Amino acid sequence: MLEFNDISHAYADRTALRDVTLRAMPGEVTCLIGPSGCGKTTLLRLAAGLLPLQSGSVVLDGEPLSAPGRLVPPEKRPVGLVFQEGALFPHLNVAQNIAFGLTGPAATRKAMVAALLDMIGLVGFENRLPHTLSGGQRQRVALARAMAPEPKVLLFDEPYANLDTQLRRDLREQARRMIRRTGMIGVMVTHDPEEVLEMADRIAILEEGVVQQTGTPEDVFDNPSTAKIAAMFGSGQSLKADLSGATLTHAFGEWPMSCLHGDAPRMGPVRLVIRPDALTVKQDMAGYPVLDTRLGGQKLLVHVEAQDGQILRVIADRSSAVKIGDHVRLEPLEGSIFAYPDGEPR
Ligand SMILES: Nc1ncnc2c1ncn2[C@@H]1O[C@H](COP(=O)(O)OP(=O)(O)OP(=O)(O)O)[C@@H](O)[C@H]1O
Repeated sequence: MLEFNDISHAYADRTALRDVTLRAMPGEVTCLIGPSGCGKTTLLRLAAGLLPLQSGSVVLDGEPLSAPGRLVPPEKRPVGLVFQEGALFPHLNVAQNIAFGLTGPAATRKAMVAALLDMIGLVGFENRLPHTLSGGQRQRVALARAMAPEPKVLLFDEPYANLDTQLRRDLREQARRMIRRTGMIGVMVTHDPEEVLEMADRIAILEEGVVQQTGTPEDVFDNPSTAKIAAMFGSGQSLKADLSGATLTHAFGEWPMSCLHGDAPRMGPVRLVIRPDALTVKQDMAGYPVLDTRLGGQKLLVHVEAQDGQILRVIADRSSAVKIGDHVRLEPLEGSIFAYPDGEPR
């Protein structure tokens, strides 16, 4: 297990992390997600030993890796790193790049390189130099190189940001399988919620250096603890409303309180977070105009505008035949809308 205990970190006068405590388990991928500048990379660099620790500790399987005044140097840590650029040695071929961190007899090293080439689907590419590979191939070699010394911990910093969707998906699945099979501890930094849902066994959401929520993808998706987190996953849309009696009043009319997920907030102004699949669309001449419709696989994504100009995106069946210019009423599904006390920024 990799433990981050009470970690705080500041650059000059700027606090990057504040009392961060997290656990990452073997055979799992723990994803750190949050907006730009929230401290994700700083946490990864502390785990890698690329930054001296100021306060708290990083502990691997009970052994401290970093504590104030104590730093196991990066090369002595059983930690592999995969970064966005891949950063291969340009003058070494694929096999030499993968073998770079390996020690032991030549035959063992050769067998390890062959197994990793097979894993990343690049058998036959051993003698190619990095500049003759595509971006995705380079990234796969970088993954193999990081895994070759069989580190206990594998750290990923937005490794797939530059790749196309299909390749990204393949590489994520490959990395997940390897981590599960070998029992490595995977920690991945990203700001892409979709990537998190595809990759993570456990999620930690950071905001301004503070952990806002941790949990499985299901915990975070089903019970987001703040409006921002609710909006981050599942394309949530924010709408101000007023809760009085058993009714929510807002720019798209009135909904019964039974549409709310979990405990209702106090009466008065609330912030709703609405996912496109939480509403149904009903044709209604007295309703709200449809501004646009987009095809989303088997479904239709319908953009509906309120009188004040706010727009909600709603998923409808294609058979509903909703089209631009129609007027519709939006009806929420029971227990599907998140509500938070208003006052939190959008
Ligand atoms: N070497 C540095 N010197 C001064 N400030 C830094 C340094 N590195 C990072 N910071 C600041 O610390 C904060 C956290 O940075 P960090 O790189 O950890 O964020 P991040 O969540 O990884 O961001 P991004 O998603 O944009 O990569 C930011 O405000 C950043 O400007």
